[in-house]
Amino acid sequence: MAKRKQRRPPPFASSSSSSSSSSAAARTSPTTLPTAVAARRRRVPSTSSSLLLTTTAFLLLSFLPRVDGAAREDAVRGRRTIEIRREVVGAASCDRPTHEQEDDARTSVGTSGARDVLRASAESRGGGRDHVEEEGTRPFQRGRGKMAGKWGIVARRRIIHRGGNVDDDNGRHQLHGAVPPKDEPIISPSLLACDWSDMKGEIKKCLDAGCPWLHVDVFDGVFLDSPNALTFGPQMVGSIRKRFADPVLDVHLCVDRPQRYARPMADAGATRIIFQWEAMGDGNDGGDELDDALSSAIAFAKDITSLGMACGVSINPETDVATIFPLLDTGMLDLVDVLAVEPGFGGQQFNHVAIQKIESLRQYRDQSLSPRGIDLKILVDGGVNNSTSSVVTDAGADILVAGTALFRHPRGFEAAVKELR
Ligand SMILES: O=C(CO)[C@@H](O)[C@H](O)COP(=O)(O)O
Repeated sequence: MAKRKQRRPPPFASSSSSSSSSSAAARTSPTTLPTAVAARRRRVPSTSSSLLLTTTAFLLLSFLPRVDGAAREDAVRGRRTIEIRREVVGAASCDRPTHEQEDDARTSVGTSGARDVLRASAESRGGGRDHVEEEGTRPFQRGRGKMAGKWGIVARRRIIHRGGNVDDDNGRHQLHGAVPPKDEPIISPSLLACDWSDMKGEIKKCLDAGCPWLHVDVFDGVFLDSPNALTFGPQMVGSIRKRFADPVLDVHLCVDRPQRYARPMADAGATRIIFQWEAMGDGNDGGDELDDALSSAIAFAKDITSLGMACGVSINPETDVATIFPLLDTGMLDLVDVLAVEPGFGGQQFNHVAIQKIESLRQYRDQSLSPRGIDLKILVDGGVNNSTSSVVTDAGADILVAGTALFRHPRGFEAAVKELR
């Protein structure tokens, strides 16, 4: 392996630390953070003078014991709780920091050790969402004592808990902190249709236009059997989550062996997995096959929810909606994705067979699920534009997934959102 050159990074300005601090700022807007955290962010040092270096190292050293496992900040925004806990999870001493040592320190920031703590915390709070982020590694030089002049590296992570299970005024659940607009469908942009070379800019567009739910189509080129139906994986979801802490990330899995993706997607920061009913087996044929598909779907839903994600199911246009009613009866799913196109590509014609399915689902929810306390959202996906949106909302859809109609609108994204609403 090629040996990398040693270097002496200026304090708080190594490539990893500087990108980490700027990305942290981009990830979470100050308006959504407790004021103390936002204020601390603004105090990041910007000069590398040796005086400042020594002072900063001194401050960091005296700060460390208090930060380690102890710094917590809680805030209540409306009826949504946000807790941010910072932990120092790795530290190393060295003559001069190297890339390798920083990598070692960074490795210990991983999510693995934090998972059990997070789950327990989520359960004790009645749901919600925990999210672990690497805050970065920072080289620093010790300024006093026996170790004066020696370099060290410290790695930190942030654990963000967002409270869930909070009812809004309509008595509807606010899932994972996202606030559904009252009396209006939620518009969830499908990133399939955006400019992939500018993912950050495109997502910013969505958030600026008041669309905090994002639909991420995960196609592996195998399940949908086309080399062109190949999209994003956990790395993409993780990169989005690192930049944007707030949006709901709905991951629609149209892949072979979808069960393999649950943990990587949870670690990447997905909010919800929407799996494809047809990937569970040949349930439409009834009999044993239906039982097998149902057992696989229930086991998968259990996995997904025990990883702290919400769970939804998607059905193809040819699938009879009644086949999934026993799955909805379990109460583990909070969303059904009614596909109005064959999955795989954007820009297809809306298939009106979806309307009758939305109506059946609404009826089943009102008559059978809601009386048992089971909350369910109905999402329609594919071919949604300004002429089909009112038809699907009249039929009872709560969430509209739209790609082409939003990202390719001649008058821009914001105008497109207004049209759909
Ligand atoms: O999964 C799919 C299509 O396979 C959808 O999520 C589409 O991405 C919706 O795109 P438009 O039909 O709105 O272009």
